[in-house]
Amino acid sequence: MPAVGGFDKGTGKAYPGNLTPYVTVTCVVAAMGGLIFGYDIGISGGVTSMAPFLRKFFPSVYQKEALDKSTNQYCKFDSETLTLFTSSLYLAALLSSLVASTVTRKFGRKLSMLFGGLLFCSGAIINGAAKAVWMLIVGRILLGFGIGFANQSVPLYLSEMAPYKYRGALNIGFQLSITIGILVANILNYFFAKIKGGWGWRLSLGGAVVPALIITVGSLVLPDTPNSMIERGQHEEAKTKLRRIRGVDDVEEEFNDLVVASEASKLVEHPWRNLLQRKYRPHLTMAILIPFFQQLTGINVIMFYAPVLFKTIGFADDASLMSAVITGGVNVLATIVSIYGVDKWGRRFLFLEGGTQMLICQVT
Ligand SMILES: OC[C@H]1O[C@](O)(CO)[C@@H](O)[C@@H]1O
Repeated sequence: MPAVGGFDKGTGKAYPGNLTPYVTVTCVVAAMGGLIFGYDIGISGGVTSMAPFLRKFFPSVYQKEALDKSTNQYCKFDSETLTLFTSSLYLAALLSSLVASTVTRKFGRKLSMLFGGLLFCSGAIINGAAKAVWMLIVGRILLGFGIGFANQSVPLYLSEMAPYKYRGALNIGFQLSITIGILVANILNYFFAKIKGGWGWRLSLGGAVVPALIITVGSLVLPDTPNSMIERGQHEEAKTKLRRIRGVDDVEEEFNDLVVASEASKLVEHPWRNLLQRKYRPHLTMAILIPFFQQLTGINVIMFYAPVLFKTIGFADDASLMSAVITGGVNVLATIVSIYGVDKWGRRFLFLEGGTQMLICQVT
């Protein structure tokens, strides 16, 4: 698959290493990190379009919905608390990612993943057992805090654990699992909405506990990465770990390079000021603007609110949940196509193609 072949593009070296059980478990845990992020993005829209959920927590929205049967649903979902339930996830994630980067660097990736897992578990349980709106919002905020920690630590953990030749593939796998998480959430909402007693929303919201438990247990049993150990001065332990993770004895070259890189990064006195130097400007611009515009396309309006959006244009409950499944399916497919094409056609082509397609769709 992707970019990296068997080489570190920076040094041109090919370090030996296999897909050991350690690495495989790492992939599973990392996949759960992406899955739960996607799941939390995709689950709330479907839940807020379920009548029993609205009747219980947002009776005024439900009243507007139930009384006015015209196809024009516009403004019926106009409730700040309802919107807060959905968007508190991202707001909390934004705040916690600021703390999470320091925790990940100073105390290791494992601890950060463990925090993420525990926050996910408590958020999912509180949401699934919710009896009042405050529980919904507190649960969502905890999930958001979990995302902040997991999204910092999991991709980093993954790239540090992966053997060089699998690094790119595994990293892209994180984004793929985000999209799979969104799709799974949409599919579960579709089926849980059919549960007769009207408590299907509890399963939808509480379902996040499954990947959350896997991350929590995974972060307890998995080792810290050699990079992180070296960063914290544990050189001998790091070398022994590296041998076990790579499944080969000959790790000298990779180990030495890791130490050199760690020493070099410690010598950097003003990392933030350096970043502003002229020579780094193109990198900095790309690093900020690409994710900024990727999010500014409004993709998460669709991912968060797809079922509600479809409802407001007149779709019935079932059809709007199914439409969200289709949207989620297309998202997964497009991600698979780009994983396939990222080396074949190049990044530039994908950017141009994606941008043009989005422009055309937004205008029409
Ligand atoms: O696939 C779309 C999803 O991917 C992300 O952009 C994360 O990289 C999410 O914000 C979005 O919901």
